[in-house]
Amino acid sequence: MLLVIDVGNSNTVLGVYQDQKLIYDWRVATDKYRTVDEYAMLMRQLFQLAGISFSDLCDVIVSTVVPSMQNTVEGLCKKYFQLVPYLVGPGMKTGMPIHYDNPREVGADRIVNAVAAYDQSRCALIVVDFGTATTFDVVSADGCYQGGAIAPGIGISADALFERASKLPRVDFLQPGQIVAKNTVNSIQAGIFFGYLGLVEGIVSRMKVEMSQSPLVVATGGLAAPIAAATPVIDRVEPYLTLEGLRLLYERNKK
Ligand SMILES: Nc1ncnc2c1ncn2[C@@H]1O[C@H](COP(=O)(O)OP(=O)(O)O)[C@@H](O)[C@H]1O
Ligand SMILES: CC(C)(COP(=O)(O)O)[C@@H](O)C(=O)NCCC(=O)O
Ligand SMILES: [K+]
Repeated sequence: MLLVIDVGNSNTVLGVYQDQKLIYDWRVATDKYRTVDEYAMLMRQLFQLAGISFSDLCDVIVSTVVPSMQNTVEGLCKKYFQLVPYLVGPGMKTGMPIHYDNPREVGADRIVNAVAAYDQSRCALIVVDFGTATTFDVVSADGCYQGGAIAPGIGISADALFERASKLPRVDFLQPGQIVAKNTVNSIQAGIFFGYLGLVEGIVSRMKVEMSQSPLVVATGGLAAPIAAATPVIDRVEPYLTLEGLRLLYERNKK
C-alpha cells in the first residue's frame, strides 16, 4: 500500500492507495507543535480503525507547503514506517515544465493539482483549490504549468471580518436566500458567499481572456462543491485531486 500525504496550512490530508485505488482517506489538523511521536499515535489509531498496520505500507509520498512540517513527516516515516518518503519539490520528475520565474517558489500542492488535472483531461486548464488560500493554476494544452493567482481563502477571509469587527459573529459559509439580507448573519453570509463567487468568476474570466486556449475549469478543496453549485464557471469538482496527483507523481518517480 502507498501512503500519500498533503500537508496544507490548515489541514493535512492522508490517503492510502492499493494499486490505483484510494481505499482510505483522513484529514487531520496541521499542527507544527505536535511531535513525531504524537503524529505516530494519531496515525496508529486511524490505521487501527481501518484495520491496517504500518507494515502494510511499501512507500510514502509527501507534498508540504509548511516547511517546518517536513522534518516531522520525514521523522514519522523513518521511525515508525522504516521508509524514506518521496518529497514533491526540486529534483522530482513531474513531467510538467514549470513556467514560473523561480520554479522552486511554486507551492508543491499547486504543482500536484496541476499534474493530476492535466493527466485526467489532457487539455488547457484552470485548477482552483479552496484551502487556507484559494489558488488558481493555469496549464496550457501542451501540459506546461503557466502560473496563476493566490487569493485569501474563504475561511481566513471570514475569520478576519469576525476578528476585526466586534459586533460581527462567525457564520457558516452558506448561500443566504437573498442578497439584500435582513439580519446580521445573513448579511455576512451574503457578503462572503456572493463576494467570493464574484472573486472566483472574476479571476477565471480574466484568466480565460489572457489564455490563448479555452480551458476546462476544475475545482477542489473543502468549499469547492458549494461554490461550483452556484456558478457556471466551474466545470468539474474533483475532491481527491491532490491525492490523485501524489499517486501519479509516485508512479513517475518510484525506483
Ligand atoms: N464549512 C466551512 N465553512 C467555512 N470555512 C470552511 C468550511 N470548510 C472548510 N473551511 C475553510 O477552508 C479552509 C481549510 O481548507 P483546507 O482544504 O483544509 O486547507 P489547506 O489545504 O490549506 O490546509 C479553512 O480556512 C477553513 O476555515
Ligand atoms: C499558496 C499556498 C499558501 C496555498 O496553500 P494552502 O492553501 O493549500 O495551505 C501554497 O501553495 C504556498 O505556500 N505557495 C508558495 C507560493 C507560490 O505558490 O507561489
Ligand atoms: K491544499
